[in-house]
Amino acid sequence: MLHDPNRVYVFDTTLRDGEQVPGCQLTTPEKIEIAKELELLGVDIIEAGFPVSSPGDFQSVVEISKAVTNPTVCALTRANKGDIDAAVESLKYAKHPRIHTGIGSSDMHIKHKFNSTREEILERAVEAVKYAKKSVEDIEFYAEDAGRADVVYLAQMVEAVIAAGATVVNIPDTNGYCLPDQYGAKIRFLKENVKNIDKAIISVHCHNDLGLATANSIAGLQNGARQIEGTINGIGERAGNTSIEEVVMILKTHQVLGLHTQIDSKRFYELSQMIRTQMRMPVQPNKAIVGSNAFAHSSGIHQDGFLKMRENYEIIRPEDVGFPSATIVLTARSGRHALKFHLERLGFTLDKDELAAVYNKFLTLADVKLDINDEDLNGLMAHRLVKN
Ligand SMILES: CC(=O)SCCNC(=O)CCNC(=O)[C@H](O)C(C)(C)COP(=O)(O)OP(=O)(O)OC[C@H]1O[C@@H](n2cnc3c(N)ncnc32)[C@H](O)[C@@H]1OP(=O)(O)O
Ligand SMILES: CC(C)C(=O)C(=O)O
Repeated sequence: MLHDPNRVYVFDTTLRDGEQVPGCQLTTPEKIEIAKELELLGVDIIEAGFPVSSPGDFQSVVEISKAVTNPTVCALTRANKGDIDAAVESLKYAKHPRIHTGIGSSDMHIKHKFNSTREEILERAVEAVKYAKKSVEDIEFYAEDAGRADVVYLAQMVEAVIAAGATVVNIPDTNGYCLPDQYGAKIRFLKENVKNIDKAIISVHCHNDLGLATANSIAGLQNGARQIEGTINGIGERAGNTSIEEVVMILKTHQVLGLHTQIDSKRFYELSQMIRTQMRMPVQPNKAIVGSNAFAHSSGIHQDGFLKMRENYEIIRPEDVGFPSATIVLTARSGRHALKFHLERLGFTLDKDELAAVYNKFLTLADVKLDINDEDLNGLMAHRLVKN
């Protein structure tokens, strides 16, 4: 089915799972603006919303369908006709529409959410896929809470929905429960035991409740999944979803995995900033790839090593993710090499003794002032040394 077996499809759910986050709700024009940026980033699928949820969300899916050309536009539904009808209607302008329908697959959900049985839930899953397939060719099925589902039952469900017409089977770790080896083994089991699995793409949708969303997504890809679902900045329900920027940069950094996406990673930083601002959701400074400290070197030993050869302390080049530049931050944990670097940048050339003297004054100041800027450095140099 796939032309390139090593191609990983990127399914962005910033506008659906990300937008579920309290305080992150967006207007339709804001969603359109983000969808256009996602298209430029090169995502393969944009999950634009949950149309039955509200008139505003329905309209957003309609307008995003008109606004983008290349990506598939996907609408989420529960496994029922009303949700699917709303999704079909909202996707009528999409060049490449996809319906994402599904139902709980763990015994926990089957018993305590649906008060049902495995047999009945399997029937509802198949019915939903068949119903959606009457209107839209591309159907993704999600087996909610698959991370905690019995793998043999999950395999039956996956086989049945593929037979009913699902083109993508999503195996979500809805509660961020799995360890990477458990999740990888689950995907491997499906790959090896579902007899029609080659007729569909396996998708991974991992939550971050234990901080394992990215690790689990990679484990899924290593075991045969070829679509990864996530959001920019990792936003999403509770502790969030897999960060798309992390998965893409892992695949680029570890080429030995032999997997690739069509993402233009140079757009990550700008888009991350846009999502942060529009969705009113700060990015933690130490966030991998896009956090403000992701390329800030702040201790003397690291700064010295970085200045000698940046690869000593950088496995990703900031320009590869559109980050403005690496920085050498001067604090009381900095050493002479970092101080010299900044003084030379300001036009001061010092011999060893002069540098030692200025460094002592610098430390006294840095112990009381948390970070030292150019004005402070100029102050330290005033009346002491001749500028070049
Ligand atoms: C894993 C995910 O699905 S992630 C997506 C989660 N996103 C959202 O929930 C946001 C959009 N949701 C909404 O706007 C609303 O919850 C609606 C419109 C979908 C439903 O609202 P309501 O009809 O008031 O129902 P409410 O949300 O209180 O309860 C959910 C109902 O859907 C059922 N349900 C939940 N998931 C599914 C499913 N996949 N398939 C079929 N039914 C489902 C529940 O069992 C419950 O039904 P019940 O009333 O028979 O017990
Ligand atoms: C709708 C599904 C894919 C979901 O968000 C989840 O299971 O977390």
